[in-house]
Amino acid sequence: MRPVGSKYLLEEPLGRGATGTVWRARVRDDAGGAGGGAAEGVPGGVVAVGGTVAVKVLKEELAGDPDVVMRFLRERSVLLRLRHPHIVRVRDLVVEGDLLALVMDLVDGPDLQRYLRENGPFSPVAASLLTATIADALAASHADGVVHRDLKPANVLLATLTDAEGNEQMHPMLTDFGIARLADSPGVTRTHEFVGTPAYVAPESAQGRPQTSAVDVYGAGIMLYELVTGRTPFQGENAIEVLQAHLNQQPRRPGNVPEPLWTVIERCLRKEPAQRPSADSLARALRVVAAGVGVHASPAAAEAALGVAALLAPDETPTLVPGTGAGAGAGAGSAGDSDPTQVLPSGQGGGGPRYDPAAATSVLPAEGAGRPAADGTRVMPPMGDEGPPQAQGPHPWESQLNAARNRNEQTEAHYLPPEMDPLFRRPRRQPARPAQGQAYGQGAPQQGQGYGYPQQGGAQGYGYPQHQQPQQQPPQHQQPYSQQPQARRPAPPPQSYEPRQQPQPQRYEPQPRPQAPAPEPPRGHEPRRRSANPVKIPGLGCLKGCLTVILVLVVLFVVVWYTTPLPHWVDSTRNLWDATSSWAHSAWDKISSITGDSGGGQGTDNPGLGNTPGIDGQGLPSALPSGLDPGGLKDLGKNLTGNH
Ligand SMILES: Nc1ncnc2c1ncn2[C@@H]1O[C@H](COP(=O)(O)OP(=O)(O)OP(=O)(O)O)[C@@H](O)[C@H]1O
Repeated sequence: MRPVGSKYLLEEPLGRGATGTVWRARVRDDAGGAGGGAAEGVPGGVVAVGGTVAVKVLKEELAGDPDVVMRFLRERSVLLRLRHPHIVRVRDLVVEGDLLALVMDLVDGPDLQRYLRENGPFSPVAASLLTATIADALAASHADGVVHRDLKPANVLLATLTDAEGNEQMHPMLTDFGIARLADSPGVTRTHEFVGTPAYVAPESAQGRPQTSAVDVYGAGIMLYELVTGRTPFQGENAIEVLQAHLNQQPRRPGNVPEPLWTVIERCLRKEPAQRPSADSLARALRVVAAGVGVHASPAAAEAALGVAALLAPDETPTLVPGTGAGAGAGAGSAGDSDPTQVLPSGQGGGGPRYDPAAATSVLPAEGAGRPAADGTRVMPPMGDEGPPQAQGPHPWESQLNAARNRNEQTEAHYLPPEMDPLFRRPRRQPARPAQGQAYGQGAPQQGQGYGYPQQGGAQGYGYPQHQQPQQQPPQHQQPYSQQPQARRPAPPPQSYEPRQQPQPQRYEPQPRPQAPAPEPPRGHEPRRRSANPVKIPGLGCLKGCLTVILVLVVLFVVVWYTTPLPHWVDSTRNLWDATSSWAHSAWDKISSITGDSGGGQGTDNPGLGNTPGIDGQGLPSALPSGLDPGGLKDLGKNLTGNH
């Protein structure tokens, strides 16, 4: 086990992201001091000795950037201060030698990206409720002056809490607060990093325009779209195309998104940040949508959902991201951070200064800002002496795009092949018009559940695969959500976050909207035509045609026979034939008399020729005048021909 700082032991990696690796770690037994039962990691926070935590060790390239280290220290107090039932709490920040690490509460459960991949899209109700909790967390952090800037399903962890009755409930928690801001160092961003993830990045971030808390609302809109459809709204072959789509394309309403939910998504995805709702109003609006689009929604709730646009009030005082606009450097956390901080040399226990376990993080006296000292200690200026943070220039478009290209694969947008697309697999239903006064219909509820999502795994309520079953108790610091005092506490029913397993009831079908492009028509075969041969007797089609032709010919013949002089003509033809044959007969007789044969030769059987000489197989009379043999006749013929 690898020690991190003097208080934590890394046990096993939990996952790797673009900014670092997250480890399961244990608080060292000696961390709390002799006989101590707890380690005072942060002001007001207690980490149990021997307890487990998650430690995010930042990548070397980040940890090696003096600017990042500076931000890390400066952001420390604000990161530690952020507390909300739906925010993963940061317990400690470790700056030690070449290592930067964030110590967080360990969340036992998958992240939302993985959950979505393994279980398919959520119902509109579940997606709305889940996103509402995230919007709550955003509203709290925005009020504290912190913008997340990298909102995406991978940064939402799904803890499982057990309520008083023993029911398990999924509890979304937003993590990685401040990481994007830490990583947004001029040194890092100008070379190879990109703050944000292409599929979720707001247009103003992609363009390097000033960023406000509205970027988080945009990210929430993308995430909401992805939760109900299984894919992000702006796709492309590569990161550049995705960014361009964010800038130029209008999102298209998918077929399974109810109109009120689409109203919310569309407003979150406005290109103009000022037109997006505040996180606070987003949370409220989503709960109204969730109440109004379910199968058990009352007419009043459905009516309220249809009027959700009125709830989506824009943020009057959006929080500006420091360094991205006119208010550069005015970010929260840059002021008033007077916590004692030290940077310790790597390799504790040597001749270096002793680490004070009572202080969360420490900094040594200045010796040259941001420059590693000979012993490997990175020396930082004392807190508060660094002066106002330097304004960063806008992100150059090109460097953003290049950086996006280099983003790790996990965060790239990929084409989702149809066989992997859960929407594609699902049979499409014909839109059903709701009855008057009912929003989204009043279809029969499915199997006793409001939204028709049966639970997987019998008693296990959330459909985790077996290997993912939530592990024992929730993190010690967390109270079940239902026990937390909160003004706007949603009451997520156990089925609220159930993954979609069946086609939805008809009530979720969209209302036709004139401005929205029509959903793709279902691919199918051409309509079948009625067969002319329904019993399928082979050849019958052809036979029928032939008989018809014959019948027509017969009718024609009869008509012609009785209406034209054809019979007379046939009669005369017969006479003509007789005349011709008698003429031929007499002609033959004449020829016979010329050749001297008076009919005593062998006659033929041809009645027409009467008693004519026989014809042999070569076309010669078989009875020849005396004195001529057949060869001689041939010679005669030749001679005659030759004489001409
Ligand atoms: N506090 C935590 N408790 C338990 N697991 C965590 C915690 N934080 C992160 N993880 C897990 O660690 C993995 C990596 O987290 P990380 O935040 O680095 O990923 P990421 O969000 O995809 O990366 P990035 O945001 O840096 O691009 C995630 O899959 C997540 O499940």
